[in-house]
Formats: sequence, structure tokens, C-alpha cells
Amino acid sequence: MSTVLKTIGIVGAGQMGCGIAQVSALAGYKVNIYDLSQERIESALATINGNLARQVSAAKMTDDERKAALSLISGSADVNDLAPMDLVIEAATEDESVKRKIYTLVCPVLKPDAILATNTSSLSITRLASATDRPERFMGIHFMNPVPVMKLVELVRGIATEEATFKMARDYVSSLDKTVTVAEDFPAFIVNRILLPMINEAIYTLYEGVGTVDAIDTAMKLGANHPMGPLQLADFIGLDTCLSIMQVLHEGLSDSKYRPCPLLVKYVEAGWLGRKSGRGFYDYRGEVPVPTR
Ligand SMILES: CC(=O)CC(=O)SCCNC(=O)CCNC(=O)[C@H](O)C(C)(C)COP(=O)(O)OP(=O)(O)OC[C@H]1O[C@@H](n2cnc3c(N)ncnc32)[C@H](O)[C@@H]1OP(=O)(O)O
Ligand SMILES: NC(=O)C1=CN([C@@H]2O[C@H](COP(=O)(O)OP(=O)(O)OC[C@H]3O[C@@H](n4cnc5c(N)ncnc54)[C@H](OP(=O)(O)O)[C@@H]3O)[C@@H](O)[C@H]2O)C=CC1
Repeated sequence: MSTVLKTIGIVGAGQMGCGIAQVSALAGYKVNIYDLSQERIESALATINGNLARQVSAAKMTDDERKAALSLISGSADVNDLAPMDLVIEAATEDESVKRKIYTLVCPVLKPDAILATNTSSLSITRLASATDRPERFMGIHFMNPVPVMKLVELVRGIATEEATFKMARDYVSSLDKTVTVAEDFPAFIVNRILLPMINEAIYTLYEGVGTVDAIDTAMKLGANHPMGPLQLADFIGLDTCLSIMQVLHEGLSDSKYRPCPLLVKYVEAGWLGRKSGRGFYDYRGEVPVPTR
């Protein structure tokens, strides 16, 4: 555990917020999750409990460890409950206007010396920092999905981020037994600058009829040794998040090679967001995922 930070606030009880809460509690931090509705919080706590219970069943953790971790996590739809937190990590929807509104709400509640971080996949840290009252104590702490499994965390400084802030974030990430890589504040940083164009190209490959969903995913799993096919991974990340990242790359780098595939745009417009909405390139409503094209 970090010697300075003891309490972690999380904004956004989605898939990333749950994962960050889980690994933080397992490392001994007291965690408070904030989201818009109590219903969302309850569902997040149930997800975290389910993940920990699976670890207990697989004899990877004792039931006492599960209980100890759960006892460190609380959640509420009252933003004032973030007031005592030393570090608050915003993991809400990948939409700049949503994040800006959250900072307007959260900053007045926080201790003056609290650190505010964002788990954004792509947005400018410097620009997000300008919507806070503490650009020097603001930075990107970018976890990968699924958080409990993936070893990497990208750290991204904005132009105003102080060295003390960066060091505290690095110590926190190391205390979770994760590996830090440092990225400069460019659109989508390192992992998504490389990964998302590959996923977008896989969607173009489907759109142009080069292969079916199954053919494309099998090709990349068995032909390139990827643990998930690119369309399966897109569904796992969330197609809304994939589209937002491609839009940030396209606009931020002004290069047509990052143009989001029109099929990706259509799926998001249809509300087909991948696993989290029950349908994306696969249909998740049955026993096993079924390719939709
Ligand atoms: C968009 C961004 O901003 C950045 C990103 O995150 S990009 C996405 C990066 N992530 C990836 O690329 C993931 C690629 N996929 C994989 O690595 C693997 O398919 C996977 C680790 C997700 C699953 O691996 P697998 O071998 O097929 O499955 P499985 O054997 O069931 O699971 C392996 C472990 O992961 C855990 N796991 C799997 N999915 C999980 C989830 N959603 N949440 C928590 N734990 C999970 C399992 O419990 C299991 O743990 P143990 O080894 O302790 O038992
Ligand atoms: N998915 C991925 O693979 C990765 C995502 N990220 C990044 O992490 C962040 C979260 O992504 P992810 O967890 O996948 O997204 P999800 O859609 O799973 O979760 C987002 C959560 O934020 C909540 N939310 C929306 N608006 C507000 C608000 N104003 N106040 C509080 N909570 C709000 C949503 O609530 P509701 O559903 O009610 O709107 C939802 O619970 C994004 O910035 C994303 O880019 C980073 C790494 C990997």
C-alpha cells in the first residue's frame, strides 16, 4: 500500500470502476464508489463480489480475504461521500462533456490536496485538467480491461501535472502489483493508438465482406496468437468506447487513416454496444455468444 494515499474514490461504477475498486481493496485501500444511481452501485458491488467469489471457488483466495476486501468497499450516489478520499479516479463514460460535468461537481467536495485522476482511454489530459480546480494534482491513470487480470497501467501527465502527483500515482499503481508505462499526452496514448486502429480495420474487413465475424476472429486468434479476436475484443471494450477513441484519434491527429468504420458508427447508433448491452458483433443473450454476421 502507498505510504501517502490510503483512501480511493471512484467515479463511475461500470466495468472499469468495478475492476479498479476490486484491485484497490485487495491491496488494502479503503474504497468509495460514486455513480448516478444507487441501483448502479448495488450492481457494481454484486459484480465485485461475484468476481471475488470465483477466485475463492478456484482456491485463488480464501473466503476471509474476500470478506476483508469487500468490507473495504462502499458506494453511494451522494458525491459528498468522496470528500475524505486521498485519490479519486474518474472512470465514467468516455465522453469529454460528461467528464467535465463530473469535475465541476466533484472538485468542490474534495480535500484541497486530494489527487484527481482520469481513466480516460483517449482524451487529452491537459484539456481535462483545465476543467478542474487542480491541474497540478490531475493526471491520467489508465488501467486495462479486465483490470484484475491485466498487468499494465499507462500513466499520463498533463502539461501542469506536478512531479509529486506523478510519484504518488506511480507508487499507488506499483502497490497494486501492476507495471507502469509512461505515455505522453497524445490522442489515445500508446496502447489504444496501436490497438484501436487494428480493431477499426477488423470492422472495415467485416464491412467490406472480406470475412465473417467468425472468420476474422478465428484468423487473428489462430493466425496472430491474439487471446481474443478483434471483434470479440471490441465487444468486450464496448463499441461506444471504441467509437469515442477512434473519433479522438481522427480529430486529434487529423489523418483520414483513423476514420471510424461506418459499421461501427451504425452499431453504436443502434444501441448495439457489445457485451454490456447484450449485442454487438456477437449476440450475448443465449448460452454462448453467437456471431451476428
Ligand atoms: C480500451 C482501453 O482503454 C484499453 C484496454 O483495456 S484495451 C483491452 C485490453 N485487454 C485485452 O486485450 C484482453 C484480451 N483478452 C485476454 O487477455 C483474455 O481473453 C482474458 C484475460 C480476458 C481472458 O482469458 P481466458 O484465458 O480466455 O479466460 P479465463 O481462463 O476464463 O480467465 C483467465 C483469468 O482472467 C479472469 N477474468 C477473465 N475475465 C475477467 C473479467 N471480465 N473480470 C475479472 N476477471 C476476469 C478469470 O477469472 C481468470 O482468472 P484466474 O486465472 O485467476 O482464474
Ligand atoms: N472498456 C474498456 O475496455 C476500457 C475503458 N476505459 C475507460 O474507462 C472509462 C469507463 O469505461 P467503462 O467502465 O468501460 O464504461 P461503462 O460504460 O462500463 O461505465 C461507465 C459508468 O460511468 C457512469 N456514469 C456516466 N455518467 C456519469 C456521471 N455523470 N456521474 C457518475 N457516473 C457516471 C455510467 O452510468 P450509466 O450507465 O448509468 O450511464 C457507468 O456506470 C472510460 O473513460 C473508458 O474510456 C479504460 C480502459 C479500458
